[in-house]
Amino acid sequence: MTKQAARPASRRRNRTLMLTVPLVALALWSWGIDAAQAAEPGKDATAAGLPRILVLATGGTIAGQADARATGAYKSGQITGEQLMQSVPGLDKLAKLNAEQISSIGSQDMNDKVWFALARRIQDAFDKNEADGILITHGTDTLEETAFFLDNVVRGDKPVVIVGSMRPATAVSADGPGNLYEAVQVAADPRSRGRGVMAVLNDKIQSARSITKTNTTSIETFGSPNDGPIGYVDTAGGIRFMAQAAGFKRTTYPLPAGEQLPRVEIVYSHANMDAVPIEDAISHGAKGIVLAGVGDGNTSKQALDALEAAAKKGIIVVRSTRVRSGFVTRNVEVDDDKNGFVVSEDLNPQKAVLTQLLIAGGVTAPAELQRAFTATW
Ligand SMILES: NC(=O)CC[C@H](N)C(=O)O
Repeated sequence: MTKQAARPASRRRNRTLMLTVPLVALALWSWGIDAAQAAEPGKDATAAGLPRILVLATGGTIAGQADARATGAYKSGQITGEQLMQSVPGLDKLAKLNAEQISSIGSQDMNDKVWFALARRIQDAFDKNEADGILITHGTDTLEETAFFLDNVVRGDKPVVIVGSMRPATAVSADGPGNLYEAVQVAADPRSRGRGVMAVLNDKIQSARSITKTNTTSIETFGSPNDGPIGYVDTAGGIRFMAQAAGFKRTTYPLPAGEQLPRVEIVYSHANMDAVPIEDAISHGAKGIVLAGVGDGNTSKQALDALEAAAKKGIIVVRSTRVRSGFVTRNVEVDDDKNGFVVSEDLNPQKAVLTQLLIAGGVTAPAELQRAFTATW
């Protein structure tokens, strides 16, 4: 969890980095000229001086390097946050950047340990007034989950922005540098305050609650299916927040003691579904089960019976959906009141799993849990 942790393990890897970083810088050079010219110095900075942005690097494709054989293969998390910042010309005109390495992983390996380290570092930086905004560099696979976790635990109204890229730093037309530039613009801008955790990729500013990855490889992957982006950003026009995007009512929960959240399993529903995955979750000690249901959070009769039995044992059951957009509504085809179930409203299963925070906080009564899910409207 320190800068040392990200240091290349061998000298050979060190040499690769030494060779690659200048190459990355060179590859970004032509883009940099445009960016530096488009950015009016001070345009997005406070009058009193440049805002202080703490950059917390976790890895991901944005810090990835291509396989030397140019097969399309690459490794996430090879470049440090500091090297990333240095490789994008013009950032120093937007903000005073200070980078720290929290982890160097592909976000498919994201875990409680990194989440807690991020949350604690951000809160500390805000409480001690060490930063005016936070920028987190992250892989895109679970970017939405980290964004939503932090949205639920970080207190204060200073901007927290999360950024990633779909192409590694060494790719032709890498999208990382542009995304980084725009993310710093947003993190450094006073108009970004009070909007919760935001993700900035591909010219769009999207809220942690709404954003989801919608395409496996395209750079146009992140969307907010229910409500769209809260704003747009580009190097020429700057930031435009949409007037109607007032932001969600945000509730923050205390970070639980220890380094682990309670076990909550996501169970995916489908045709011919039986009770086995639910029984498995129960036998492995799940404290909660999130159903990635069909349609409006539905599932088969056998699965439903198993969920009802789970709820009777005190396991929290949250009905979400495998469908990409829409809401899950109480008591439509399932009697949630009778069964003691909760519905996830607009939260997809991977976000509804943050029932973990509520369970850890001792919130276990279905009515109270339901209020936490609907509190945002
Ligand atoms: N484009 C990406 O960032 C995906 C790479 C990797 N799987 C990650 O999430 O970190």
